[in-house]
Amino acid sequence: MKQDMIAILDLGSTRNTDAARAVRALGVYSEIINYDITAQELAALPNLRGIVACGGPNDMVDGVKIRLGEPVRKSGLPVFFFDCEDEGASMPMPAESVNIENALRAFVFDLCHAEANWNMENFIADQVELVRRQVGKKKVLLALSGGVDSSVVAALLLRAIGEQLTCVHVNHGLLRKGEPEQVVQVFRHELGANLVYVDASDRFLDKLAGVADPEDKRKIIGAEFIRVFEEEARKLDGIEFLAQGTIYPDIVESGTKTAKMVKSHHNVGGLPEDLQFSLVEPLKQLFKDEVRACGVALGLPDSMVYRQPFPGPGLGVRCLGAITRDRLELVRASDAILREEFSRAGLDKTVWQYFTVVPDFKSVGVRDNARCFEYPVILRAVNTVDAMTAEVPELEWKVLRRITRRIMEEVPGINRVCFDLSPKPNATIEWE
Ligand SMILES: Nc1ncnc2c1ncn2[C@@H]1O[C@H](COP(=O)(O)OP(=O)(O)OP(=O)(O)O)[C@@H](O)[C@H]1O
Repeated sequence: MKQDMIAILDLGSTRNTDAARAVRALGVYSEIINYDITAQELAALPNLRGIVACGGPNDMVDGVKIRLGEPVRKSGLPVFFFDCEDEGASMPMPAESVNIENALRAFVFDLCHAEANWNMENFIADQVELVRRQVGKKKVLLALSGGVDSSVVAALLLRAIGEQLTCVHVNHGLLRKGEPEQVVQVFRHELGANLVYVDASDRFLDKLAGVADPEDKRKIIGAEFIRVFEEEARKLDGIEFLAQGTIYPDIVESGTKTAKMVKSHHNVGGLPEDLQFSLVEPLKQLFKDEVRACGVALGLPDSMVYRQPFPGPGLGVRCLGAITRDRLELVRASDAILREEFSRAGLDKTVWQYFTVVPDFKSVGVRDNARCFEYPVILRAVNTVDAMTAEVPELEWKVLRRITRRIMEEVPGINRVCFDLSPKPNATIEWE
C-alpha cells in the first residue's frame, strides 16, 4: 500500500468530515472510524500513523457516554484531540481555526511522521490492490448508469480486474439525448468493458402509461429497474460480487454510529434474497470532488466526470403528469438545446443544474400564420451549495433569447418558452 493514513475516530462529533477533509488537505489520506473499533480492526488499517479523536455533542450512545476505547489507548499510536473535551486530552482545544490547522499539521507530520503521499495516483494504485485482494479470480457485476459515481467505479474496476467485470446499462427510455450512446462508446468501445446494454424503453414507458402521480412514477421506475437488473443478473453465471458507486456522503447521510440518518441511501438495493452479493465499494471514502478527480485520473471524458446531477427517474420527472412519448421527446430535444447553449456560453461551469420541463397542457399560439395549440417548455437553472436551498442565477437575456429561438425553431410541438424564477424554498429544484 502506498498511502499513509490518519484515522478520524468518531467520538460523537458533528465535525468528523471536516477533520477528515482537513487531514486530506495536508496531503495525507484519512478515514473515519467508529468509536468502538476493535484492536483487530485497528491493526488491519494499512499504514495507520496516528489518530484524530473527535468528540462532540453526539457522545451518548444507548444512554452511555462514549469515550476513547482500550484498543486505541493501547495501540501506541499518537492521538490528537480535535474539538474534544475528553479528560485524557493530550492537547488543549485550540481556539481558532488557524491554530487548529497548525496544530494538526504539527501532529500529522512531526508526531506521526506521516508522509504527504495522498494523491489520486496512489489512491487508485491502493484501490486496485485492495479490489484484487477482495475479489480474487471471481466475477463482479456493476449497474452502470453513466452517472459520475458508477462510471468512475467502472473505470477503476476495469483497471483492477478487467475481464472479470460485467457492467449492465439499462436504457429506461428516460435518459438524456446521447447518454446511452456515450456509455456504450466509452465503456464498450474505448475501455473494452464487458457491457450489457439493455434497451428497456418500451417496457418502462408501457408501465408508466397513464400514471400521473409523481410518487407513483418514481416507485414504478425504481421497481422496474430492479426487475430488469435482476433478470440480467440471472442470465450471468458465477457472479459473486456487486460493485456500487457508494461515496462518502452517502455513508454520512445514511447515519453513523453516533449521528442520525439524514436520508436513506439507495444504491441497487431491493434485489431478491437469493441474489445477494458481497459488495465492492472502492469509492466509499471519497468526497464528490475527489470522485471526479479520480475519474479524470482514470481517463474518463470531462463530459462524464463533470456532468450535472441527474435524477434516477431521469426525464420521467420532467415530463409532468402522465408520461407520453411525444412529450418525452419534447423534453429530450429542448434539454439538449439548453445544454448545448449553456456550454457555448460557459454557463455549464458556473451553474449547478439546468434542464427543461414540459407540462401536460397546451396553449394557443400562431405558427405559419395559423392558430396552433401546442405545449410550452419551462427552462430551469439553479445554483445550490447543499441542495437544501437553491437560487436562480441571473442569466443574460441574450442567452435566454437564443435558447428560446432555437427551441421554437428546432422542436416542433412547442410554441412557448418560459423561465422558472422560483428559488428553493418554496419551489424544489425538480418539478416532481
Ligand atoms: N439506467 C441505469 N442503468 C444501470 N444502472 C443504473 C441506472 N440508473 C441507476 N443505476 C444504478 O443505481 C445507482 C444509483 O442510482 P442514482 O440515480 O441514485 O445515481 P447516483 O447515486 O447519483 O450514482 P451515479 O452517479 O452512478 O448515477 C447507480 O450508481 C447505478 O449503479
